[in-house]
Amino acid sequence: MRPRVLLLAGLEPTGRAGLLADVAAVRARGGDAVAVPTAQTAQGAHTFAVVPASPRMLAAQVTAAREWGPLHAVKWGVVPGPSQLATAKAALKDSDVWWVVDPVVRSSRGQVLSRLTARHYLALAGPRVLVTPNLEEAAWLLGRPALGTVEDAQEAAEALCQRGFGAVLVKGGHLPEGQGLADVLASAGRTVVMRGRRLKRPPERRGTGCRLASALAAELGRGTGPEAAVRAAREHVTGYLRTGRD
Ligand SMILES: Cc1ncc(CO)c(N)n1
Repeated sequence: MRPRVLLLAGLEPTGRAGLLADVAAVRARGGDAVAVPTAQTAQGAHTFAVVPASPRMLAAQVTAAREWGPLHAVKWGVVPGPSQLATAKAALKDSDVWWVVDPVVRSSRGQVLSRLTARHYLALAGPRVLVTPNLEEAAWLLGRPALGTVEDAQEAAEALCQRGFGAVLVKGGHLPEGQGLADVLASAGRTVVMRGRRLKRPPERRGTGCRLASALAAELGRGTGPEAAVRAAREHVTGYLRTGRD
């Protein structure tokens, strides 16, 4: 089965991050991508700009894609503001597939990509929604101080589960040296700590969060359960970090 995955994400023309990285990851996992840009972005060494997509076009693109066949999963990347969020939600309101929500508000270099608040993301919670915050985003979603240990990550993942997400993956890629590396997956009544090794990466290999969430959506769309889907998506990202290819 080829999962058909809707990607709602910002377009970054070089494909290091954002929509083009998402498309590459979904295709590499054997899925078909439906790529709807929520914003145009320019992210260079000295240049940065974001222009949100027109909500009407966003709704039309999602609706048109659904007219040609079912979606098996949805990945939410950058959503620049409340109007794009409300429009995309409305265009998907009768869809019951898994949503993977990557609550990315800043680029890895710290530039602001979205005006959404933690409250907006918490309002996306549901039993078939898997949210993938990094440590900083998890603390932000919960209104807590910075998370610095695997135990903090575990506690945050469980607290976000309590807020109504079907599953929560807190990505520990930025845990301090000496903490080891671990991602934590919490879902109904079960928390799994997935340890990993720190990989050296050339600076141009960005978009790991985008690729993880998109590979995860492809796996969930194929019917894989959350834990196996997360393991497959982590392998995808490891391969990307090692080789620079999806
Ligand atoms: C469009 C886009 N999405 C996500 C990220 C996060 O890396 C980024 N820098 N740009």
